[in-house]
Amino acid sequence: MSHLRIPQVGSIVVGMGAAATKADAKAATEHDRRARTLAQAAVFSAVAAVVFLLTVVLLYQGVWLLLTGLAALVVAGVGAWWFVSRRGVPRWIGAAVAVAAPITVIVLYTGDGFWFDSVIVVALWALALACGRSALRIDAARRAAALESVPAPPLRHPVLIMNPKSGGGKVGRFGLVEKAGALGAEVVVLDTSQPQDVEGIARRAVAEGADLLGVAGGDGTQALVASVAAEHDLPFLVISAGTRNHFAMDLGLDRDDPSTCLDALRDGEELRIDLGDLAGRPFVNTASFGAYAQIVQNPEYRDSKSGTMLNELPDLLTGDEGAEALRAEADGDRLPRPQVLLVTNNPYGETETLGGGRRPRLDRGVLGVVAVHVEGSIDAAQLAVLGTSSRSVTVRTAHEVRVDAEAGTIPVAVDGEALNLEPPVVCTIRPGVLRVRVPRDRPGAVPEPVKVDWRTVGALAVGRTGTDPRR
Ligand SMILES: Nc1ncnc2c1ncn2[C@@H]1O[C@H](COP(=O)(O)OP(=O)(O)OP(=O)(O)O)[C@@H](O)[C@H]1O
Repeated sequence: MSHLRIPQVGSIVVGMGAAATKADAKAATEHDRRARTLAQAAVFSAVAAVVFLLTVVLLYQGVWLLLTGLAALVVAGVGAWWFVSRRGVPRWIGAAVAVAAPITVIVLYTGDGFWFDSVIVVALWALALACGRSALRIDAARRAAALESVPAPPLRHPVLIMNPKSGGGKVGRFGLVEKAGALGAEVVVLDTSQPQDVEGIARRAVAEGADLLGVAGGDGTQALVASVAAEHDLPFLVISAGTRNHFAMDLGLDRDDPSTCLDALRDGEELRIDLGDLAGRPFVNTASFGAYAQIVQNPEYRDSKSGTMLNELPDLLTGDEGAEALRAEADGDRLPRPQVLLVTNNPYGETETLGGGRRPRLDRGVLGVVAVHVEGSIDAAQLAVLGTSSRSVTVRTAHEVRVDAEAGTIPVAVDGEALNLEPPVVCTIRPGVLRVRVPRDRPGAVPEPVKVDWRTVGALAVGRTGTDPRR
């Protein structure tokens, strides 16, 4: 992982001398300059791509070329919908159509001598997106680094809970027990041969005088212990020893080498962030309802992820008003019966939605909400063309999300753990309740924009910085 170290502009970083502040200001100007240059390159390439495309279309008098491309996208979207929502022959017809549509367009363009022009347009557009993304990434990273931090007080009795199985054995591989011991921490290694009451272990540690709690393990375990730390206003240490480490990633920690997280014990600073709450249970990343949560409950899921998913999706996507159909409200507003509903501890980047995204901040005091409702082929086609702007997807923030169903229990996946809860299930946010102790020297949260927001790129190109990170 590359460590993009970003100066802390506008943040409360106590204990830095005037020289450091000056150096930071200089580095910040350098980042602004780089962001501006990249944004200008992005705008230039995008304009060039559009002008070139229009010129070719006018020269060839071939508006049909554009229409063919658009039609292929629509047909591919409908094919993909048939693939996930049908079984048997219709499913495979859908798959064939989804693959054949783009191939047909390529063959048509090639046969028409349009392929060379297409390559130029695609290359210019790809360059525009790459430059735009890099510009946004630098800008967003600078903002993410502006999470306010305060110096961390000295520790007397830090207690770390470590799961030797997490991340395929990272605790042993990185010598975390020995390294933590050398830094003066007490380590409790979980006995994974039987289920352990992690929350109980954390509570006992507090009763015995722990002045910091930490976890080397998956995000589900992080959430349970973080909640105990928050309850006692103790600092919490995240050690990125899980498999996915989404929480560590959004805190700007090093995910490649979990032992670097231990540096926070000797040279740390503190951030104050929010925790999600799902019917009284804390979550650090996401609570997921609907199709995904239902599929991961299936015992066959562990053995065959894609097989189970393909088998169950048709019923989940088209089995309309059954007892399991979700009714959901965000701050009192009805969400169209969601097939997939993701509630997140702070929203993912404005342009990011399901999966793969990052949260620019963890201290905004709001939940992120992404709800998907695809009614049929027309919605699927619209989704293929418009993406998250289509009517099938709702992306918003909320302070409370209420999920209900006729069924006796609702399957929920909370930070990757599968649960069944009695409806209604209410999600809220606990603003600023968690003190997180992080190493002062850390990679920093670097949000990856998956979609280029041209308004922000345009603003960066003319020397204005992007959107307010707290928005
Ligand atoms: N409370 C617990 N008691 C006993 N064993 C546990 C407990 N929590 C987790 N385990 C075991 O440890 C394994 C690893 O779990 P954990 O969620 O910590 O890490 P992971 O799955 O590698 O990370 P991620 O959550 O990022 O996928 C689990 O498969 C489970 O067998």
